[in-house]
Amino acid sequence: MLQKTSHYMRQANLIGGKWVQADSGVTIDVINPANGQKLGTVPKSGAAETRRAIEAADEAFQGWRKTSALERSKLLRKLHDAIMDNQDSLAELLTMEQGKALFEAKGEVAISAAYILWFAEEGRRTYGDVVPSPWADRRIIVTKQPVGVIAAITPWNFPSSMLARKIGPALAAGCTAVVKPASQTPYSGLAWGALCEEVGFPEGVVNIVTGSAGEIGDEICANPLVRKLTFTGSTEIGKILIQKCASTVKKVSMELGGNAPFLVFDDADIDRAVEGAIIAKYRNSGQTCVCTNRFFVQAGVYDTFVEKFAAATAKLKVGPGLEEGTTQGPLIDDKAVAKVEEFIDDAKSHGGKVVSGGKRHALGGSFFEPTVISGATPKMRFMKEEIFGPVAPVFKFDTEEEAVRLANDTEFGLACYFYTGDLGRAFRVMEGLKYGMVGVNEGLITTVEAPFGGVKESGLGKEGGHQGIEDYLDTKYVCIGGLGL
Ligand SMILES: NC(=O)C1=CN([C@@H]2O[C@H](COP(=O)(O)OP(=O)(O)OC[C@H]3O[C@@H](n4cnc5c(N)ncnc54)[C@H](O)[C@@H]3O)[C@@H](O)[C@H]2O)C=CC1
Ligand SMILES: O=C(O)[C@H](O)CS(=O)(=O)O
Repeated sequence: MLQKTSHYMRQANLIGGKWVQADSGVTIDVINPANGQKLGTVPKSGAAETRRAIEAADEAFQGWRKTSALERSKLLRKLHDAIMDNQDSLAELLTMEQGKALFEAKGEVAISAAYILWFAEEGRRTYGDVVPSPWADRRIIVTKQPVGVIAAITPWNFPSSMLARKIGPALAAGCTAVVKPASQTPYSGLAWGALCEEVGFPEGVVNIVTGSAGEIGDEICANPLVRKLTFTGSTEIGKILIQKCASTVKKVSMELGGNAPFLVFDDADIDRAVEGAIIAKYRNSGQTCVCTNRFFVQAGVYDTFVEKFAAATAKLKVGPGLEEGTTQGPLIDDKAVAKVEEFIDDAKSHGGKVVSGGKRHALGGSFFEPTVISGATPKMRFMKEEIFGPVAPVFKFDTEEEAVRLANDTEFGLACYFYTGDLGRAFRVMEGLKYGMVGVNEGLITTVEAPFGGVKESGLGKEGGHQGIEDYLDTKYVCIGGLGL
């Protein structure tokens, strides 16, 4: 059981300002991936609880929509301050349920607060238009209004920051929310409910339900009171949700899977490229949607890059996230470990060579050695499938055209990275890569000021940046006559 973090740990759902259990009384165990121990439980809620949460959000929306942007901004600023005042305990809670190294969890809590602060201000700039009327006796204005009740479904890999970049713009725009966190990592999301309650958000503005993903999701998609669904998770589930939202024509924003390429050209700064490769590959033990999935290195620097990258990989420290010095926490569960082993076996069967790591860590459980594989070929599963684990296949290429073609050979289009010292090449490659986000000589590019999101089957819409609030607003055209002008 958590000690320091118990103040914001909630083993209940938040519906209409009340902390409640599931109607059935059934609960789900929450497991610490570092040691397999039970941290606690959360309710196994379903359709009925979700319906009540949506109705509570709709009732709250009637008042919340009438607050001023400044009032909402002040409350969001208080939420930001409360998060930062409790950064350490919220980070511990996050590491205990998700496994990531504590320094990464602290960083996730910090960027979560930063998203809230960003949208506290963006909500005051949802400008409309006054349009020159074609009629002398009428006036035209265009206004932005909150879409209403939104639903947010979040993944286990970033249980705090994925929620922040959804409810931040939603609340700032004047919407109310029903949140379903991932069952593996519910406590970070539920803690947000406790924080919102503490800083004074009205009852029902934020509602959080945990439990049967399918039942909760079906109610969210079918209920006409929900006007927008924002989802972060796999492309497979995203496609199902898009289809189900069609029945009530909801707005949808989707942050889905990735298959990030990382290109290193002969003219790159190799040491800088290796530094970028480490963070782009092994952040959250490779469990991020923007982690590099495929390294493509030009022939002239291939051996040097592989040698340096493998040496840097071997220095990473695998261990429990709360342990001092840990850089690589455990994978989320045994299923994730088994999938990583399948990828490595497939690579070996196609002639790949393990040059660092390659097997379960001596710590056991879901700890895995960060792994570099040379001699990667397009026949390997890495080419098309998202690894979502600490495995780095390194492919070789000869020409710039070949590198861009290989990088684009995927149905995904979330993030990509490349290293070069040539400015012309930088523009040619940046413009040729079919991705929503590009890191040029950088391996970590996520920030609240920039629009995060993918193209193709990596998703729809943007989160963060000034673009991130648009999806929570309806544009209304008003024509005013009878003015006696
Ligand atoms: N583009 C992005 O920002 C991100 C993408 N992902 C992708 O998601 C995958 C791993 O994350 P997971 O959480 O395992 O993905 P997942 O898609 O299995 O689950 C994501 C969320 O959806 C919920 N869910 C699952 N089935 C559902 C259904 N039928 N109806 C409603 N909700 C449902 C889960 O409970 C969880 O809360 C990877 O493919 C990864 O790339 C994960 C995080 C961020
Ligand atoms: O869920 C994810 O993988 C995040 O979107 C990655 S990031 O926002 O922390 O870069």
